[in-house]
Amino acid sequence: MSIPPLPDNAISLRQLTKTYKGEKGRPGRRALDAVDLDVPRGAFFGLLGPNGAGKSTLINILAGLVRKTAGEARIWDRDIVREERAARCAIGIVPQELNLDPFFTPRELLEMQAGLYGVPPRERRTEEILDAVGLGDKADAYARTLSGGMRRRLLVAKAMVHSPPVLILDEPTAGVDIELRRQLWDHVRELNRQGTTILLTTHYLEEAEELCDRIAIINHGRVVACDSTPALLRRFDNKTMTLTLKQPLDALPAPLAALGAELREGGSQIHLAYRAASQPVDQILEAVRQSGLSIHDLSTEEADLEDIFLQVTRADNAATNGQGSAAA
Ligand SMILES: Nc1ncnc2c1ncn2[C@@H]1O[C@H](COP(=O)(O)OP(=O)(O)OP(=O)(O)O)[C@@H](O)[C@H]1O
Repeated sequence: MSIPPLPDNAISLRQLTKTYKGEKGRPGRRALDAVDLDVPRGAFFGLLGPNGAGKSTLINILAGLVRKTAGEARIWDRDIVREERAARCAIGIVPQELNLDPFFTPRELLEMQAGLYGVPPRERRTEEILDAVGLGDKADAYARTLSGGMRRRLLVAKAMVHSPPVLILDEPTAGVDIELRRQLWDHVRELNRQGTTILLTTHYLEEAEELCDRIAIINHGRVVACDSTPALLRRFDNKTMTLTLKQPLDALPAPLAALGAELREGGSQIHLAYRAASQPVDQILEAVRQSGLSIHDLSTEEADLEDIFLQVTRADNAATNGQGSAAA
């Protein structure tokens, strides 16, 4: 038997649409609207979006918990409907909720999960997986005696028992303290290094910026940005400069006002947003020189994912509202 070639995309969505039925004659709710999305094999992929954007719906469709209305979804090149079992075996899902049976031990939970996926006893890696998530010494403790962080790691272990090539983490660090978040990320990064494709949803944007090599932003059920993380950050190319003055000013000098600067901190700071590609720093410094200011300190800051996320979703909200009023 020949081994099938590895797919280029671990997850591939085409025109994926979900409309939840409205109750008692109310109109339905479109949670996903013709989503096209590719998660390349081997990626550490971030799926971001404000509350209600459709992230859980997307993940629940992949998990087989929600039925799509239209379009196509493939996991590891298997259609989630026509090749449901193969598609399901290709993913492990770490859910949002800490839904563990408190009366089982980590060892028992992993063994049961392996049984559910039909992993034969001789191929099970229970000890190895528990060690990998730092729960080797808790293998026989009741789940209810584990801390929140340990339970979270146990859920990651549970998702890995059938060695899926794709791991989906849905808000895995909500409410987890910084130390445990670090541990969890070290482990997930290691899985990614070893070849597991990771799809992550998180509200912690600095976490996504640090971990993900590719990011998609969804809003109102549509993909509004999708790019490699550096390209996404570059695309926006927004910087801010803060000048701290030796003497506070009453009014902004004209050359700096012309660049859109603002006076802050009772006139002791000048704040300026600029695009490095179209407005070189020497132009700004020339305006400072012309203004005859004495500068105590100067700092610049790059736009981060948080800024970009807000820009992209606000622009999309404005466009959507505009369409709404045009149609009305
Ligand atoms: N079972 C359901 N029945 C009806 N509407 C639903 C159902 N589940 C979700 N929705 C609606 O679909 C939209 C998308 O919800 P979804 O939970 O997928 O968003 P999300 O991006 O995961 O949000 P959050 O970050 O808050 O979890 C929302 O408007 C939500 O109210």
